[in-house]
Amino acid sequence: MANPAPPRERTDQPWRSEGAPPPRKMPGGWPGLILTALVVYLAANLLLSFLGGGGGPTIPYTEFSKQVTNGNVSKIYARGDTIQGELKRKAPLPDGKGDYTKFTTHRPAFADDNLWSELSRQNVTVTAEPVVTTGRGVLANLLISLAPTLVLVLLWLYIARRMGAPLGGGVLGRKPKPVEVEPGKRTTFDDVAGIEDVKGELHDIVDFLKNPQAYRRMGARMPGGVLLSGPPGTGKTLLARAVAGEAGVPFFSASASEFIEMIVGVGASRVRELFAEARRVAPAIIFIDEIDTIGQVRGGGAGLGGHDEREQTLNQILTEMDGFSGSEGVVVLAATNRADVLDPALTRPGRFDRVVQVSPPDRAGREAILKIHTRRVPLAEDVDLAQIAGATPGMTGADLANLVNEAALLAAKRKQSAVTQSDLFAALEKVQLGAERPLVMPEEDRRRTAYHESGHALLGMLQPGADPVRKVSIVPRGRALGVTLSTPDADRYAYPEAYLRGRIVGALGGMAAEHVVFDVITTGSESDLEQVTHLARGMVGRWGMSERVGRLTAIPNDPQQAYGLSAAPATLDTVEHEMRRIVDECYESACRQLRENRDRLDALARALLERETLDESEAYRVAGLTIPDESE
Ligand SMILES: Nc1ncnc2c1ncn2[C@@H]1O[C@H](COP(=O)(O)OP(=O)(O)OP(=O)(O)O)[C@@H](O)[C@H]1O
Ligand SMILES: [Zn+2]
Repeated sequence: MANPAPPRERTDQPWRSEGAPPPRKMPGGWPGLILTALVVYLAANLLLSFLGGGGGPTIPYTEFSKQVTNGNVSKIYARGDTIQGELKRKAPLPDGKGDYTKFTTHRPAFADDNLWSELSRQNVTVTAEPVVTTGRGVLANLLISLAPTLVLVLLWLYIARRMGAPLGGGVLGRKPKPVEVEPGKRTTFDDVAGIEDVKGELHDIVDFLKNPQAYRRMGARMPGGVLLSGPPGTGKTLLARAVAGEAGVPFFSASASEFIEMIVGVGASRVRELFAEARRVAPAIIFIDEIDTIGQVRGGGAGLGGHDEREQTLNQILTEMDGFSGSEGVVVLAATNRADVLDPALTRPGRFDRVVQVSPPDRAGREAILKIHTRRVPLAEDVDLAQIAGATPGMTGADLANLVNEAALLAAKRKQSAVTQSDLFAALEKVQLGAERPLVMPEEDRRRTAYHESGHALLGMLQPGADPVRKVSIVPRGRALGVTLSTPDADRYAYPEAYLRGRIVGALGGMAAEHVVFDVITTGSESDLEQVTHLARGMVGRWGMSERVGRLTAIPNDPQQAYGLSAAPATLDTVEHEMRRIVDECYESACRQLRENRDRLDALARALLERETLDESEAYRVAGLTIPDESE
């Protein structure tokens, strides 16, 4: 089953912004903030000095001295070298441009007069308060005393605005706005291809959003959240938008990384607003992209925004979702390409309790996606999209959209009237060369994967009494490729020993096929072996299926409850030995059956390389076997 998919990296995808405005980033970060604070501060000071400039005209110190000597000064206020004051009688300004009673002057540092004794001799009032002048009114004084607060408030306003901006709303006033979509341009399921099963899973959500009353009447609780999990570019965002489009409800979109800002508490409050607004206009969809940036297991590595902020934001999302009564009509869709690192708290019932795998498309899916993206592109007669689909295994929807765009650019540059097949192939070459990761799985790997999966499938079909094979695929799915075997549920069924052996043989089928056909062992069988080990350990240590270990619990089901059940070291040795014996026997059997049925194995692998996915009936037909009758 489980060849790990080649690691996929996030790449910057220019086509990502289709439809929705790209997330706005805070320009400048801290430097910008400090700069603005400075500007605000200076502006405030300027304002104050303007308002405070009413201390009368500034006069030369000599003029002031003259008035003092004349005994014409009634009161002054001094601070440092600046003196403000009021005359008893109006006096002409030295430059002759009118009269003045109030004035400001600056005492030169070198002034060598007996100013203070002279002033007191003349009974001039020296006040501790600035002289209240008509120019500097009550307002100015108020401003002076409030200046520090004012600066802080302005700064806060600024931060709030910035933090609020990416959502189209903010901490202050402005509400988060849904992405407006014109009715004609709505994204629908017709714009999504190659992931039909996923569309099916989302269909009842569309239904619910269209008609929440009907569900409410039945007392039905809808899932509050659906987690879309899959590699980048497989259309998760597109799907979320299509669900909103199909249901005709407002679509709120946010990227989790936008919540994480430097200031603790802002993310949580933005989440609160987002949900409040969505509830107000419900039914509605909230889409949270990159949920893994805040939804990683708590206590994990600290991100840029710091721990607390990430945790608070996540907690706020969880709280909001817990608050869903289930019939409000707000559905949260979240996307991640790292479902494996998510905090289990996220997937608890009532939260993101539905996880939908979004995989890269298979060959038929790729052709359908190419059709969608060439709808508005004039195509030449010779274009064969099926052929392009065949040449692009491993590419995602986003890769294919990019491919079509490149081909169109090429055709335009060559001044053609339509895009030709050779444009498409040239674009493919260009896209492949420019890509950081290999877009298309190397042929060698595909062949090995095809045999690996065929091995699982064929042995699954050959084991008497085994579960029928439902689907074989070499399209990467999550971290694995292909057919899935489930572990036995000992609580619900009693499984006979032969069945368990069959399961082990099937699980070893991938490795055995690679061994038989290529004579190599790859890392692709890790999770197969985990499953084999789990089964064998249960058979020997828990279910009494080994004569040598006997009918006792040598290995408790739950290692936490080992007390009173821990076996002697000698017994554990025997368990290990018996596990090996069983697995070795099964491996022998797997290899033997594959050699005996080599033609069937080859046929399956060929069909997989050609079609990438085989359903139940196709798989049995290709292998020349009949589907077991399930009613037995
Ligand atoms: N299944 C698909 N059908 C049609 N177009 C697709 C499909 N998948 C992806 N695309 C195209 O690729 C674009 C990008 O896809 P989208 O942003 O939805 O991917 P994603 O899975 O959300 O990726 P990421 O993880 O990078 O956010 C879409 O706008 C669309 O043009
Ligand atoms: Zn496998």
